Amino acid sequence: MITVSEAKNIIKDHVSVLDPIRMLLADAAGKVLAKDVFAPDDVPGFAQSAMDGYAFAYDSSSKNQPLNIVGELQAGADKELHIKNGEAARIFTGAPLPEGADTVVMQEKTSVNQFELLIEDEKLLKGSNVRLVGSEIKKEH
Ligand SMILES: Nc1nc2c(c(=O)[nH]1)N[C@H]1C(S)=C(S)[C@@H](COP(=O)(O)OP(=O)(O)OC[C@H]3O[C@@H](n4cnc5c(N)ncnc54)[C@H](O)[C@@H]3O)O[C@H]1N2
Ligand code: MOO
Repeated sequence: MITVSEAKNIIKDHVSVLDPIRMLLADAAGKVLAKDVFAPDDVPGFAQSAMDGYAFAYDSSSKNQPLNIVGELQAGADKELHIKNGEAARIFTGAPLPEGADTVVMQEKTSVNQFELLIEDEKLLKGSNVRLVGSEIKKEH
């Protein structure tokens, strides 16, 4: 009986790495990449909301304390908005996260009274519902 690492070493000693070859993607099934593939740009190119809801700074909120809704960001918005402690912004899926915010709560898990937002999501973590720059596809840096 030999150990797994001994077996791995025997395999390693009996195979050699092939030289890389160029081929069409359509013919590459079953092959292994010679090196990592990177995109020309990060996707998404900016931090954006993955949900319709409200963006805010996680550390500035306490669960039972209402936040002031100070603005709105729709997908495609280029409006500069800065969220301060105790504030939140209405946000829609794909819209850029406002400056100062790091978390989005889904609208289903809130209640809103005029411009006051109450978060009703016990399981919400810092960074929830946010797609960070390059989180889907990464640019080579
Ligand atoms: N609070 C929540 N936010 C989000 C949820 C959720 O459950 N709660 N789900 C997320 C998921 S999952 C997805 S996916 C997205 C969906 O939002 P989208 O804005 O991407 O999609 P829609 O609201 O359906 O809007 C699509 C829009 O496009 C129109 N349409 C459809 N086909 C065409 C076409 N060929 N040409 C032009 N326009 C087209 C369609 O009529 C709609 O108006 O939400 C997350 N957020
Ligand atoms: O409904 Mo959506 O699950 O991201 O496509």
